Amino acid sequence: MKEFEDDSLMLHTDLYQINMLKVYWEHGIDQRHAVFEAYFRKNPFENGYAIFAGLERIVQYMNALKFTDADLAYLRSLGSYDEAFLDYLRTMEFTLSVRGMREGELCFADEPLIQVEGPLGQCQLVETAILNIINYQTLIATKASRIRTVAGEEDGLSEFGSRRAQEMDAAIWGTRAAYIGGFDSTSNVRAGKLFGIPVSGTHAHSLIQAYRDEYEAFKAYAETHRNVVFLVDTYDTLRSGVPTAIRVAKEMGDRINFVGVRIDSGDITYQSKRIREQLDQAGFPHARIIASNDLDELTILNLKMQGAKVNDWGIGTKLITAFDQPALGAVYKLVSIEDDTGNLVPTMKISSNASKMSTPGVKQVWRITRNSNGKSEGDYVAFNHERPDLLEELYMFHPVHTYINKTLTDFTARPLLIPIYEHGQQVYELPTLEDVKTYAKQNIDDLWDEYKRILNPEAYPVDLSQELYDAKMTSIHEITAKVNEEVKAFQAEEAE
Ligand SMILES: Nc1ncnc2c1ncn2[C@@H]1O[C@H](COP(=O)(O)OP(=O)(O)OP(=O)(O)O)[C@@H](O)[C@H]1O
Ligand SMILES: O=P(O)(O)OC[C@H]1O[C@H](OP(=O)(O)OP(=O)(O)O)[C@H](O)[C@@H]1O
Ligand SMILES: O=C(O)c1cccnc1
Repeated sequence: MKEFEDDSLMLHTDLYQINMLKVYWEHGIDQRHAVFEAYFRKNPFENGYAIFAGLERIVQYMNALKFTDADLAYLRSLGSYDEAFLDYLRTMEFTLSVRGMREGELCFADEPLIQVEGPLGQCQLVETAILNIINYQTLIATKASRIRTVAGEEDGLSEFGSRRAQEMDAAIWGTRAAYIGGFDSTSNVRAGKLFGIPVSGTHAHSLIQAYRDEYEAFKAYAETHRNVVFLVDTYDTLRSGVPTAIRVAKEMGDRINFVGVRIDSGDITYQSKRIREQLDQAGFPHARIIASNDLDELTILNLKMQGAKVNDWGIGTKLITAFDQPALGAVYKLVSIEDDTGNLVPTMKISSNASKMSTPGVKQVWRITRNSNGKSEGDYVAFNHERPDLLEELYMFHPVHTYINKTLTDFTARPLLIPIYEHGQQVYELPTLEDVKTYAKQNIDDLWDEYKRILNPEAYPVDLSQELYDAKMTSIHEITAKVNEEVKAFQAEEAE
């Protein structure tokens, strides 16, 4: 790897962003006012919701935005940028305004999570990193939440995935996202240091292999630690591992806190039931049984259904890599752009694939809750200037099947996009990680159970305001008519 004098993230962007910036700059439209919004099109894991995560990293990234000398030297070496353009990059001051959801907010398909506003060229440059961050962290927080749903409130959940994560950044930020989504601790010590996540750990099979004797290994561990979990499946879990753990725990008595035993192979249900009996009979009814080995929410659900006696779950690969759905697929689309006369006009992308059609205009997402029970009734996506919170009555309808509708009276509308940056200045103070975690839990508690089941959840309503819906339909008709005109003119020209 080449050494540079800085570790700038400025070039953590796709080349095409810089190339578009060059076009805008040379044609004098780089300063045009633009608004982009990031959203995903399908809830991950077919879950009923997702948990928004990534804002802290976005703030870290935005606060460091600056083309460094090393960045410029590298761009110069590519040979496609002249000195005038490089000079323009050197002096670029970021003046973007950003609105976004709080971390730990529940979010759903087809609603903006982050909105970036400011000079067109700048908006373009930050797309890649913003998507990179939220696509991963939101995915992992959601996966963790699914695992928490099946584990229930009582079971302990520890994140074990660093060795299997897609590299170091993923391990660190993934475990933070997992913590937001409902995990209790991580095995990654650096994540503990950086974020204050509780760290926890047992030991590996190598400890027993190193001593070449289970008793010697357990004893040695117990003599050097106060809190002790023995890994009991190296040789023969029920005939050797657990009896040896019990023997050492009895010998050590009060000198250790015998937390429990971990199993990492074989039939977890069968073994955990037998282990529970052995521990209880030996006088350790409070000793815990920890299970690991390629677990995810479906395996845990099955194990629980079979009556497994597991108290804590250690989960690595399938959580940290979002094994069953490795990408969230969030996109970043231009929704408004200043025209030649200086007006900000809504813009959209149309497509024969309805899910790829964006919704034009600068928007706000409102979470609608019924006052009588505090439960979420759906999200209401409206133009920024609309104020559903001031209405006595709110008419909500499905954005495709418009005959599905309801009118609410006694409701609260809460805006989900809050100011993070105003003209380049950070105006949002990041909450502590504990607050984010608590916030996520509170949001999940406020959701009807029907949206929370991990299989075939009800579809949570994400509706458009009447005004937004009408504007979207008008835009589709106008764009289609314009394209048809152009095609006709082109065909006529060809025919001549
Ligand atoms: N009772 C059970 N019901 C359903 N799945 C289980 C049960 N017990 C364990 N599993 C899961 O089955 C998968 C395979 O377990 P298996 O027993 O083959 O692993 P193993 O023998 O330990 O293999 P390895 O040592 O290579 O990990 C794991 O994901 C494990 O979590
Ligand atoms: O199974 P995961 O959910 O990814 O959890 C992490 C795994 O890491 C450790 O195993 P190790 O690296 O020794 O590999 P092995 O157990 O597969 O042999 C641990 O014993 C878990 O099995
Ligand atoms: O502490 C453990 O038991 C642990 C940590 C990482 C991976 N597997 C297990």
